Amino acid sequence: MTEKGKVRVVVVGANGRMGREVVRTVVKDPGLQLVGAVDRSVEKEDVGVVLGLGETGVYFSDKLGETLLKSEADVIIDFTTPNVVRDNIYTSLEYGVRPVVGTTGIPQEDLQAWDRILQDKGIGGLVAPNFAIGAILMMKFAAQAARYLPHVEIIEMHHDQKLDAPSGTAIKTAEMIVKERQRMVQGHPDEEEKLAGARGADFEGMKIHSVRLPGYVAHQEVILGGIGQTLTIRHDSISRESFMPGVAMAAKKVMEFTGLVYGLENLID
Ligand SMILES: NC(=O)C1=CN([C@@H]2O[C@H](COP(=O)(O)OP(=O)(O)OC[C@H]3O[C@@H](n4cnc5c(N)ncnc54)[C@H](O)[C@@H]3O)[C@@H](O)[C@H]2O)C=CC1
Ligand SMILES: O=C(O)C1=N[C@H](C(=O)O)C[C@H](O)C1
Repeated sequence: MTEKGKVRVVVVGANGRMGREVVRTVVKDPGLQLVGAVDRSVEKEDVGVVLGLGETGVYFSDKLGETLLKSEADVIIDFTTPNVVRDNIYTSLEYGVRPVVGTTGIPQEDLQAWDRILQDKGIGGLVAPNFAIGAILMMKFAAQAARYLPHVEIIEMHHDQKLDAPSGTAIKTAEMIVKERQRMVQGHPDEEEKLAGARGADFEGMKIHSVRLPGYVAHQEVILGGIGQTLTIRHDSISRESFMPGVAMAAKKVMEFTGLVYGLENLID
């Protein structure tokens, strides 16, 4: 049964590190209603019971299409893996359900294709590589600073179970920075890597370094260098709760626009 005035949400990847946090958030939020939970790792159990929230009447399923059909969802919130998110989005679009996507590692061509479909259907969708407000500010400050200090390196640090590198946040940061500075060569033009990868990944002349260690959640430093000085802008997510206000806001705001928005900063400006 759906409750009037609430956005009806299906969480995809609902038994993952992020998905479980999202389920807790949706269940608590008076503007949202949990109507489905999809994950391949758990079968037909009450999602609330599995998460220690008490009975919710919503049962885990591994079939997204079937869940969307039964639940009459407004929105899916997807935190799965880079190799399955694409199929999930196409399934949600097929059923006319708005995607709110936190899963990273999505190529730009997919974003453009989804935007066209969302425009045709007259509904909204959001892909946000990072939902933490502090991370959004870190990216914006870094882009602003790069206008004056264009030599930039990005170091991102994550838990060692992360599948994609560099992180979606690091790529988004680099994309925002290159809008503010010219393509340029950084470091010595004749520099040589004595061990492959020593200088990190290259994004239009900017280097990105990925650290994976137990103990980390999600962290990033953007280091900008100038003559006789460096500026370091750092953000730390010390728990996955940091992402939740952004996720809840996105699930509501996605009801209000048409087409694909890429980046949470575009919903809060
Ligand atoms: N945008 C943001 O603010 C954030 C994004 N992320 C991203 O979210 C994604 C998920 O991260 P975690 O929760 O740490 O990963 P995780 O591995 O803990 O969770 C992924 C879940 O997806 C499920 N899954 C995999 N394939 C599936 C399928 N075909 N159908 C249904 N469920 C499936 C898995 O069983 C697992 O429970 C990653 O891409 C990560 O980079 C993570 C944190 C914040
Ligand atoms: O996998 C994670 O944990 C995170 N992934 C996102 C990313 O790739 O940027 C967001 C955050 O950094 C946590």
